[in-house]
Amino acid sequence: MQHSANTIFVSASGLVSFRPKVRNWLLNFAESQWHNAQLAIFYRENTLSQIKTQLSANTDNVIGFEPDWLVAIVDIASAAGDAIMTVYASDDYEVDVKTDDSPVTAADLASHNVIVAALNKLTPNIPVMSEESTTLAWEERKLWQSYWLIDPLDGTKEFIKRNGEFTVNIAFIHQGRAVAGVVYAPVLDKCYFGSLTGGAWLKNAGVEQALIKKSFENKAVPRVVGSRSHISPGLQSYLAALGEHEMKSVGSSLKFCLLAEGEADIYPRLGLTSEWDTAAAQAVLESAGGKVLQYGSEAALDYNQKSDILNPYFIAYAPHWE
Ligand SMILES: Nc1ncnc2c1ncn2[C@@H]1O[C@H](COP(=O)(O)O)[C@@H](OP(=O)(O)O)[C@H]1O
Ligand SMILES: [Mg+2]
Repeated sequence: MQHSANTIFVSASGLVSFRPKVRNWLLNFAESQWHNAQLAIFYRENTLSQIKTQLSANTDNVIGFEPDWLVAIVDIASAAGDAIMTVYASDDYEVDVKTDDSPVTAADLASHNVIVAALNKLTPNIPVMSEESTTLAWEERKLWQSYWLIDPLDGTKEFIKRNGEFTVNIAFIHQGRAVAGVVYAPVLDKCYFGSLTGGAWLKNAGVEQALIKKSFENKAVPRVVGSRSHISPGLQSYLAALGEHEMKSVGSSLKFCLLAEGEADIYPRLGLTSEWDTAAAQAVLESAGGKVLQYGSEAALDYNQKSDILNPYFIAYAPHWE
């Protein structure tokens, strides 16, 4: 830890590793000494209130996630994106239909293979659950404290339509919460990543920026995002109750990322999704200060709490949305 005139520098892992008493002293000291004091996490800045929110969201401040893994999963998502783009460029692939009627291509499977091999190498003792792996018994996975939850190609319909709105999703789940994740859109060259104790970032065409709530504007009319290819049955009545709004249709988990980036305000999903569709992007959005709540409840969307893999309906809110 170092300090200068108006900033304390402390690494994310350093902050988490302090005992609660010391950590609280540090936060109180920063707040009492300097108006708008900031703690710099690594080389990027988060506001003090953002750090406090993240810490209080993790009551024991143990998220089971090593900070070094964030860089590793960004690299893994990038390699998976390359595997997808090889299939995309060939423009000659078969589209199979899975038992649940959803499409799957060689790109989904190529991405799955790249990610599973790399995660097994990174963390040999942490299980991996993938949309493309055979179903794992609930009796086994309910015992997991931590695991990787991946959707190797989210937005397969968008991949087939060639509109670029598909993503590679890798999430780390700890005790039922999505605590870290990466969402990579290879055609758009955008990579969103974050962890609850570190913050969230966007790498856009190689240029990295922190996703910080204070830099976002509140718009007079709420900007809503919804699925491009799947109809949510209750969405129309939700939108009618919301009143005047702008609506934008976007494929895949990119909808959450637009909220994290400050480009949209609300994502109501009053239709079905599976846990791998949401985990990585929820981690990014919540790391940026946003939230994803089960519809009609104040409870966050959670993971691995029941035998079926379907999410309840939910509403995601941008960090700046009150
Ligand atoms: N009826 C349904 N049941 C379960 N998941 C569904 C579904 N309809 C859509 N989805 C999920 O929604 C994802 C696409 O999100 P969106 O509609 O927001 O673009 C799909 O991801 P995949 O493309 O990975 O299969 C699919 O898993
Ligand atoms: Mg998906």
